[in-house]
Amino acid sequence: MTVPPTGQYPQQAPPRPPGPAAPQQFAAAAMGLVKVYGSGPSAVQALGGVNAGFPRGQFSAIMGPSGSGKSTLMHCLAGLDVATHGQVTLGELNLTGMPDKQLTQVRRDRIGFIFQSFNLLPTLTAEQNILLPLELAGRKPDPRWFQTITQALGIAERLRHRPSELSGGQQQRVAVARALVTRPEVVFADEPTGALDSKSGTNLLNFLRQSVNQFGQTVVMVTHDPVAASYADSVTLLADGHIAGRIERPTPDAVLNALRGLGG
Ligand SMILES: Nc1ncnc2c1ncn2[C@@H]1O[C@H](COP(=O)(O)OP(=O)(O)OP(=O)(O)O)[C@@H](O)[C@H]1O
Repeated sequence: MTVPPTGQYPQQAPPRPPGPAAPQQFAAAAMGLVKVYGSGPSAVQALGGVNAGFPRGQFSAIMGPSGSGKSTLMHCLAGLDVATHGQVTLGELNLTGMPDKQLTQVRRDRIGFIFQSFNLLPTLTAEQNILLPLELAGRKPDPRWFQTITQALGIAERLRHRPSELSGGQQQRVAVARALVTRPEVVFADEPTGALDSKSGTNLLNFLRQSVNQFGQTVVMVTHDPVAASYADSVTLLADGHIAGRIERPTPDAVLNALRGLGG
């Protein structure tokens, strides 16, 4: 896997809430999760019995070498893919065996997504993109919450622009606002800084941290970048489809050393 040069982001300790963590409930959890792609001789086991919990109100990162199963784990947790065996829970809800229609509803109403490639609709304005998940769910926006997140993200002045009229960093901030507008139980972010320059990446990570500290949001992020991971409260390490460790209050160096130990 490619580890970005250290120093890509300012090496400052990201602010985390002080003190010991309160007794946790998991916002999302995997129990004995097995995922096999294909069948017969060409079958690939992407997850080999993963047990992992992602605490509510915390920022969690998932890391590991390329092909270790990070995206597969996130997709199963987020109800975008179905595991071969094992269970996935979202809060109190068991996603295992849930019919497709209900799963779609859960994703729409209870989960926010941020992708590396922004995934904004080009014909809609920033505001229309942000409000789309609410519109699809037939829910009314909360104007105060909309104002809070668009101001905190620094895009309040850009809401009438289309994605092509925004910088990459601004487009990703619109995507983050879209992920937060429904006040989801969990935001899943897949390499959210992967397509951003270092300043936009730092801004985005600071905002994700702020959304956890100030708004009580739960964020689960897949990343290759040890500095990005150091903004999280904990890092879950994967190797060959298995849990290979966990780092609490990670620093970039601790993450880098752990990845080197995994051959990453
Ligand atoms: N749709 C698929 N069909 C077959 N094999 C797949 C499929 N998706 C993933 N895999 C395989 O499953 C394993 C885990 O893939 P996954 O994408 O979850 O890893 P990853 O850790 O996210 O990798 P990367 O860091 O390169 O994105 C890999 O061996 C991959 O080739």
